[in-house]
Amino acid sequence: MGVGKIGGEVAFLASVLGLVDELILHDTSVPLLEAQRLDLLHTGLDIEVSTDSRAAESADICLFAAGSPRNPLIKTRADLLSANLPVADAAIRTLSRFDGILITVTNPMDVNNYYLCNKSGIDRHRCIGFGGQLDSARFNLALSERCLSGEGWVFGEHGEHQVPVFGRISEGVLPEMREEILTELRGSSMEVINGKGGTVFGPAYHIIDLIRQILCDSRQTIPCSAVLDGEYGLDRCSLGVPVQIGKEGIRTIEEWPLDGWEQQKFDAAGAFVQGLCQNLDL
Ligand SMILES: NC(=O)c1ccc[n+]([C@@H]2O[C@H](COP(=O)([O-])OP(=O)(O)OC[C@H]3O[C@@H](n4cnc5c(N)ncnc54)[C@H](O)[C@@H]3O)[C@@H](O)[C@H]2O)c1
Ligand SMILES: O=C(O)C[C@H](O)C(=O)O
Repeated sequence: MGVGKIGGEVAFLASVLGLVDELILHDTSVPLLEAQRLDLLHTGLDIEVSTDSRAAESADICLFAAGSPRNPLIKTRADLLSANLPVADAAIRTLSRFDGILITVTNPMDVNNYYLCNKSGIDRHRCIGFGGQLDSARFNLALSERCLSGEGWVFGEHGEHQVPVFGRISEGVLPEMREEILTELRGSSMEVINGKGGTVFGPAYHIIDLIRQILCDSRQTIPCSAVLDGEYGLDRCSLGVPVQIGKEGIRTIEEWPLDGWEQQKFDAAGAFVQGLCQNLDL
C-alpha cells in the first residue's frame, strides 16, 4: 500500500530477490501505480503484478507505506499524524478480512501501527512497526565513527523519542556522549531528506530484511515497534522493543533490562506515544 519511494523500492527489491511470487500494488495516484506496475513487469521476472486492491486481503504480507513523507519544513515524524490518519483509515477499509502480517512504515510509525492494529482488529502479534532496525543501523554507524564497538540497539519511538541502548557496547559511554549521539540520531534522516527528497536505500534494505525473516521463520530478535499490553509496564501504545520474529509475526516481546539513563528516555518515549494514541478516535 503506497508505491512511492519506499513501497516502490521494496516491491522492486522483493521481486529481484525472489521473495515474492505475486505483488498487489495499491496507490491513490493512478499514473504512478500504472507506471510502477509496468516498470516491474519490464524486469521480465516471473511475478504476477496486479493493482486489484480487493485481492489484498488474501496477501501473506501487507506493507503499509502510503501517505505523506517529511520534507525539510516538517520537523518531526509526529507532525505527519493528522495528514496520515485518513490514509490509515482508507487502508483499514481495504484490510477488513486480512489475516496476514501487517508491516507499518508510514510515519508517525508507532502511532499508525497502534491505530491500524486497533481499528482493523488484526492480532497485535501480526502488526509490526518498522523503524528500529534502521535507527539501530544509524546508531551503529555513529558508534563506529567514534571507534566504539559492540551491538547498538535503538528502542522507543521511531522519532524524537528514540532510545539508543548502550548496554551492549564494549566500553562504558558517558551521559554527555550519549546525548551527543542521540542528537545526531535524531537528525540523521533529515540529512538524507534534505539532499535527495527522502530516505530510500536504508529503509528499503531493512524492510526487505524483515520480510525475509518473516518468510524464513528466522526466530531472531530484532528491534521493531510492537503493540504493548503490559510489557515494560506499558499499554495503549506501540513502541520499539526487542521482538522475536517468525512466520506468524511477533513471536515474543523480550523485556531487556535498561540502565537509568535508558529507562528515563524509554519512559519519556512511552508517555509521548501514549499521549498521541489516547487522542485517536478508536
Ligand atoms: N518507518 C520508517 O523507517 C520510514 C522510512 C522511510 C519513510 N517512512 C514513511 O513512509 C511513508 C512513505 O514514504 P515515501 O518516501 O515512500 O513517500 P512517497 O510520497 O514517495 O510515497 C507515498 C505514496 O503514498 C500514496 N498515497 C497517499 N495517500 C494514499 C492512500 N490513501 N492510499 C494509497 N496510497 C496513498 C502517494 O500517492 C504516494 O505514492 C512516509 O510517511 C514516510 O515518512 C518511514
Ligand atoms: O525521517 C523520516 O521522516 C523518514 C524515516 O522515518 C526515516 O527514519 O528515514
